[in-house]
Amino acid sequence: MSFIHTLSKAWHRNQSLVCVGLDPEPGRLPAGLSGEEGIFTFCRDIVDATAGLVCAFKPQIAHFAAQRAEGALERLIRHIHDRHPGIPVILDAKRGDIGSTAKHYSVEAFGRYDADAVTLNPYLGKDSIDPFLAHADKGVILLCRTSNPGGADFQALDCGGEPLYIRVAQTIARDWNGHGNCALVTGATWPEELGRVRAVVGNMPLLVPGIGAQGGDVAAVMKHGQTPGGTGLMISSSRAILYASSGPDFADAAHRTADEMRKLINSFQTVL
Ligand SMILES: O=c1ccn([C@@H]2O[C@H](COP(=O)(O)O)[C@@H](O)[C@H]2O)c(=O)[nH]1
Repeated sequence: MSFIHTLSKAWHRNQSLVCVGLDPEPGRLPAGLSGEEGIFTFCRDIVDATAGLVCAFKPQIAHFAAQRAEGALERLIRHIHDRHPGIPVILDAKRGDIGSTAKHYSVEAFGRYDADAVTLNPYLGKDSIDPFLAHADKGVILLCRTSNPGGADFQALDCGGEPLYIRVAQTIARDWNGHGNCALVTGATWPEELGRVRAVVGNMPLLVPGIGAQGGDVAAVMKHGQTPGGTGLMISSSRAILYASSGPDFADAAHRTADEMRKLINSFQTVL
């Protein structure tokens, strides 16, 4: 089943637009968990505690690679596929390079890690994304209007009367989405810009990081981002869920926090 189809089923089955980000920080793991095994155990327990409440999981590759824990990431994704088969995995890698190298990055994401979707930087243009787009069943999620304070440095530059991020959204929706497998990253911290993107991409899924630790506003995201069917969003939160408790009850606390976020989001839904 394709990423977009799996995502759509998860939205409805779990009644959830929540995406849990898996960003293990070595200094924040609960007592007794450390090293590659600790990272795996921590993330696995978070996954098992929240799988019934989410539409996707989003492991961030740097958090594993920096700790030489790529093996834990491989095991974690395998665990999600085995135990929670209806929940798609988005590998947050933000790759972007010339085609001959991008081909290897596509093997990394879809072969080595068996991710259902990957985040990519569109800055090098379509030929840098083609090796990913060729996997019609996989999701290709392109940076458009990122959540960070410096996101506007380039993304808001005037580009023929429109900001660059709108040109990015238009080009991807019109020219890159032949297989219907594209999605965009639009930060929760810029809800009005998110609404401008929604207006040009129709029902294309949007990955929306920035709720929780970055202070994004759920009501504003829902107002500007949901589709007429009340979905279309993967609203992502990492630290606020992962570190809801630093004690042995971390998984229960993650469950509670993810469920609160799910219910809050759903309270602003027009339809589901
Ligand atoms: O624009 C972007 C793109 C990606 N991210 C990633 O999402 C999470 C956010 O973590 P929080 O703890 O919920 O703030 C992290 O992995 C980022 O690399 C983003 O924040 N903004």
